Parts: sequence; structure tokens; C-alpha cells
Amino acid sequence: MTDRTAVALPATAGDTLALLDRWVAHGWLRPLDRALAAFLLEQAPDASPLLLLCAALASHQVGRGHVCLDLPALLADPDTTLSLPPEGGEPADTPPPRPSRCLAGVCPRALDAALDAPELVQSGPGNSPLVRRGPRLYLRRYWACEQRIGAVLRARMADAASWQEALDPEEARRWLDTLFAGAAGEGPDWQRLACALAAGRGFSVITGGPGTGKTTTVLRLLVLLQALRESARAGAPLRIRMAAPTGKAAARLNASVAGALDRLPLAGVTGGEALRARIPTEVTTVHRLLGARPGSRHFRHHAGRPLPLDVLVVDEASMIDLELMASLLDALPARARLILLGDKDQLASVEAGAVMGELCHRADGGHYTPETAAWLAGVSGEAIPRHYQDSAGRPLDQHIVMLRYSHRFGAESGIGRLARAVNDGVVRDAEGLFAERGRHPDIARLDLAGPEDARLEALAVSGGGEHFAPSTDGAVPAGQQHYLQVLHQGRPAPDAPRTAWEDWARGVLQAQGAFQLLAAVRRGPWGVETLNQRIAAALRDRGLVRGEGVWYAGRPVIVTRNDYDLGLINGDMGVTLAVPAWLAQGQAGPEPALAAADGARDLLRVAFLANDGSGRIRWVLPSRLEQVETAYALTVHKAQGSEFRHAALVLPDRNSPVLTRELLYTGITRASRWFTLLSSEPRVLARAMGQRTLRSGGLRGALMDGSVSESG
Ligand SMILES: Nc1ncnc2c1ncn2[C@@H]1O[C@H](COP(=O)(O)OP(=O)(O)OP(=O)(O)O)[C@@H](O)[C@H]1O
Repeated sequence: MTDRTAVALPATAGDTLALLDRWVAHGWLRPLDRALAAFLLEQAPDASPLLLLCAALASHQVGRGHVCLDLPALLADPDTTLSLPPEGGEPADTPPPRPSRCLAGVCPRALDAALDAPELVQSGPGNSPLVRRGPRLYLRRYWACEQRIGAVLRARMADAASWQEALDPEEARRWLDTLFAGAAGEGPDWQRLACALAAGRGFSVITGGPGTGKTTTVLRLLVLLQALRESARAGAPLRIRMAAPTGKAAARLNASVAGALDRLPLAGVTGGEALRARIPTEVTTVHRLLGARPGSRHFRHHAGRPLPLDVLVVDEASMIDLELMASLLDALPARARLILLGDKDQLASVEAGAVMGELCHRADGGHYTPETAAWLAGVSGEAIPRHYQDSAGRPLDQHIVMLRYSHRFGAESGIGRLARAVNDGVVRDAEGLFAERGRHPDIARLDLAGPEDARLEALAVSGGGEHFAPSTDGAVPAGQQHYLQVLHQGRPAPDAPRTAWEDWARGVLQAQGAFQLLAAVRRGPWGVETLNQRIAAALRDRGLVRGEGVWYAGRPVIVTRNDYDLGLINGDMGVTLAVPAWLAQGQAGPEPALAAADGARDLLRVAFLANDGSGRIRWVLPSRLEQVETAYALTVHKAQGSEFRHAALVLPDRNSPVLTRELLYTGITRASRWFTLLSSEPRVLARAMGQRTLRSGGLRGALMDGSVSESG
């Protein structure tokens, strides 16, 4: 609630820091944000209170995913710049004044005057800690990242003609006919258009919801590019690399690439098998590709030592934050082709920046110029419908294609229809899908009586099959007990060879992906912390897990920070297993004489799937895992890039800034077969769908006109 009862801008810098302390104490601001204000005051002892306040708020925006502080928005609605209400509730003592009260009466001119402090705020290159560009106030690091990204992408857009001219349209058309043989459907084939467009661009984005064929399309594109390279006799085959932001996303793409490549209609095509063999199936993480170095934020590859590749495909690009994208583009050779894949409607990265969303904000409408449409028709044989054409289309629009038809979720799929209704913001449709019980056997809604309703645990343990209409194939949704049963029942004998233990661990990890409980928030009764405790207790009560300590057999964990020494990436998931001492200690196999007695010497190790796509199991000593959390429940953010057969989403009964349409959409689309919604608030869908994630940043503006000038 906006508080405009009195003008209360702190009078001195000391008063400002005291106010920031109170905001920190109430969980409205991070200690880091307050520390920045204190640092600036040391640098410039006469800095104005308003400037210090703005600096702390600019820093706070970064923690909330924004790239900068939007100054007009700050004056129009000051309280949206703090974390209000804080997660998990407020402390009991009197709350401090809100920004709306401190800033009441502050006009744009006063703000301009406060920010006119060249030692702290400049408008471009320099060494001030803050940068102001028009309506935006940045921490310099984020302004610089935005500049670097803008410069690389603008240069590629400015050079579009040379990429387009380098493409032989007839040869491309011949290959597209081969690669899309038999693929006729209603309306334009956007996959074919995507291949044609990306083949004629140095930088392109292919966006689409789940199952719209991003992987299938990009593999066809890679074959097309490799084939064109060979027919032009332009030298060695293209060096192609594929990467994804997390180990989990890389492993998922890895698993689908090999199958999708096998399905390409290349059998019987002259040279087809050789081409197929020249498409890599290995997907790495962006960090690994760039050469992350332990304990450093610098990478082995950068502008001075670019990546040795000709084509780079980056999947799940919406999860890439501003800094990582800047590092990636720095390391990209000037003539290397960049193809970004992802779902523009998903939540943006946890860290600052929403690069994919900024690039794709006009993707729904197409906005292809008549020239682009004519060129695409010549290359692909597909006509772009008139309503996707726009004679005023911007250069950026000409680099983006949206795949519009889900091959995974047919027209009748509840998950597919729910995701669409949520995305379109049509509350009545979304609510109605749950009301038509039985019509959609893949979705269910469980209305809880309150935060303590034990039906939540029951569903998480068993999967809650009783809430779904029966499916035609008789399959039922899994819960947590599924992987624990695999864990208990599939355990090899103590003297079984190493391969048997690894197969078992793979089986447990795979079964663990059959169900995931998701939550919107971390703290409070509906947050992952409470849910994890409740599920662990419920599993103990049912005898599915034993042991009271932090580590016990069956504990699932998620890695929360990259650990290059252990080869683990933020988002990797593992399961704790009790294994014989010989295996835990890295010996090749059991010593026969000891094997029989070995069962008594089981040790705990956490099994992770190696994120190099090899399918190997990494056994990690629990005490070496410093940055992990229990993963019976995950936030939707953490689950991004993963997919589960059954995803159950728990939403809070109170409004929260994180409860947005994008969060709901991302949660729903984590489910591949069954989706359950759990909440005690009947209006929760309407609430979440009514809130959009808006992220401040200047990239979109900088790219829209396609000019090479600096963003303003
Ligand atoms: N044009 C098509 N015709 C028929 N089936 C298709 C077509 N394109 C993709 N598919 C099928 O749809 C499924 C999803 O395709 P794909 O994995 O390429 O989609 P995606 O967008 O990458 O999915 P994800 O949501 O996993 O990122 C696959 O089974 C694939 O074989």
C-alpha cells in the first residue's frame, strides 16, 4: 500500500544508512544493497541522501532480476522497488517508512540534481560506480554487459545482408525439401521457415513452447548448414557446438538430440549418412564451453581468445542472464553463427537480465518485412501469412522465428491447453479446464483446506492418482515413493560389480525425475523449506526413508552453486545412496573375501549423472557438498530447464510479487505427462495470471532500431 502521508526523505547521509538498515532488518532490502550505499558514501562523503537511496535501490533491482533502476517507475510507484512483502512475513516491530513516504514530493528535477554527481554517476564509459542513461540508473557492471551484448547483436544485424547473400537459395531449397519430406500440415510450416531464416542470418532466435520442435528444427538446420558448406566446397566441415545453461538442461537436450538426429529423413539421400555423422550429439554447459575457472568469474575463452567454432546453438536461452550472455558473445568469433533456442514465455534467469524475453518481445506478431517474407518464400517455399508481415518491421524482428504448434501436447491435451490459457491470460479458460473433470486426464486440481492439510503430503508421496481421471493407457502419476521403491527394491548385492551399482544409481535418478513438487516461494508455510521438511517427515512416517541426520539414504539434493572442482553445476540433482565401502572408496570392485561382510560397511555417497552427456555416475562424498539443498520440493525457478513426468505446483494463499503468469506457465510446462495444482486459495489462478514479470533494462530499446549507435 502506497504511503504518502508525509515527506520524509532522510536529511543526512547517516540518516539514509540508518533507514537502509531498517529496510534490511525487515527483509525489504539485501545487506549487499546497503553496503553499496555505504561504499559510495566513503568514496564521496558529500553524496546526497537521495543518491544513496537510489544506489541501494539500483543494487536491489539487480537482486530481483532487473538490469537497472527504472527512475520514472521509481517516482510513479516507489514501493515496487523493494521486496514488499518480504518472503516469509514481516518481523513484529513497527515497520520503517516505505519508499513512497520517503520519496513523496520528490520531482524528476530533484532526482536529476541528486544524480548529478560525476564522481559517482556518469552517462557512459568511465569509472564511476553508477551509470545513468536517460530513465535508467545502472550499476556499471550491468550497463557494460548490456552494451557488449547490444554491440555484438547490432553488428550482426547490420551485417545481415552479407549472411543472406552467402546462402545459395536453390541449394537451400533442395535440402529443405529433403529434410522436410512428407511434413505437410495446415498453415505455414514454421519449422521450415525457421531453418531458412536461421540459415541466412549470423544470429537468430528460435522460440516456441514445449514440444513445438525446437530440437527437431535445429538439427535439420545444422544438417542444412553442413550440407551447404560441403556443396560450396568451402573448406573443412563446420565446427558445430551445442550448449545449455545448466547441466540438467544440457543432459536433457543431449538425450533428445541423438533420437531426433536418427529420425531425420537422410537414409537414401546421397551423402546423407555422412552428413548425419557430422552433426555433434554432445551438448555441454555454457560454463564448460567458455572454460570456467575455479574461483574466478573469468573464462578461458573471451574476445582475445575466441571459441574455436563456426556454429553455436544455445538451448534454454531464457535461463541465460545478462553477464553470462555478455561473456558468451565476447567469446564468439565474428563470423560464427549464433542460434538461440528457448521459450520466450518462461521465467527469465534468476540473475539479472531477461535477454531472451527482450529479444522476443514482438515474436508473437512476426513483423516480417515484405522483403524478408519474399526472400523466405524463395528459400523455403513457405508463404508467411499477411498478418505476420509488417512493412514497418524492425531489423530485430527479421532474426526471430516462433514455432507455434506443439507436437507433444495435441489440441486436446490439458497441459497444453492450460499452458496456452495461462499465457494468453484467459482466466475463465484456465479455471474451466479443471472444472471439466475427466475431459483432460492429464491435469488435476487439489483444493487444500489450509497450509496444514495432510492431503498435500499424501499426494507428494503417492502421486495422487485418485485426483486424475483414468488415462486410456492405464498409466498412473508417480509420487516420491516411486524413486524410493526403485532405490530399495533395485539395490544390487554387495558383491555386484561396479556397473550394476551404476545402473542402479541411474535407475534411481531417472525414477526421481518422474515426480517433482514445485513451489512459488522459498519461505513461509507454502515455501520449499517447509514443504521439504513436511515431505521428509511424511516419508519417514511411512518407512520410506530412515536416519535422522542431514544425510540419509534417499535424500535428494539440488546443487545451488557451480562447483568446478567437483564438476557440478548449479541445478544438478543427485540422490544420496548407501553403497559398499569398496565402491565409495573408489576401488575397482569388491574383494571377494570381504564382499559378504561388506554390507555392514555401507557408506553414503551422492550419485549425480555426469553432466558431460556420457551417462556416467559421479559418486560424491556428502561432506564435500557445501552448496546443496534438499530437493523433495523445488522452486519453479530452480526447476527451469528440467522436465518431470508429473509436476505438482503448490501456490501460496497470499499474494506475492513472485506469483506471476510467467511462474505459473513455467511450472505447468515442467510437466510432460501429468500436472497437479495445489492451493488453498480458490482465486490463485486469477491472481497469478494477473501479474506479469516486468524487467527493467535497456537492451530492447538498444536493439529495436538496429542502428549501431549506443543505447540511450
Ligand atoms: N514437424 C513435426 N512433425 C511431427 N512431429 C514432430 C515435428 N516436430 C517435432 N515433432 C515431435 O514432437 C516432439 C517434440 O519435439 P522437440 O523435442 O523437437 O521439441 P522441443 O520444442 O525441442 O521440445 P522441448 O519442450 O523439450 O524443448 C518430438 O517427439 C518430435 O519428434
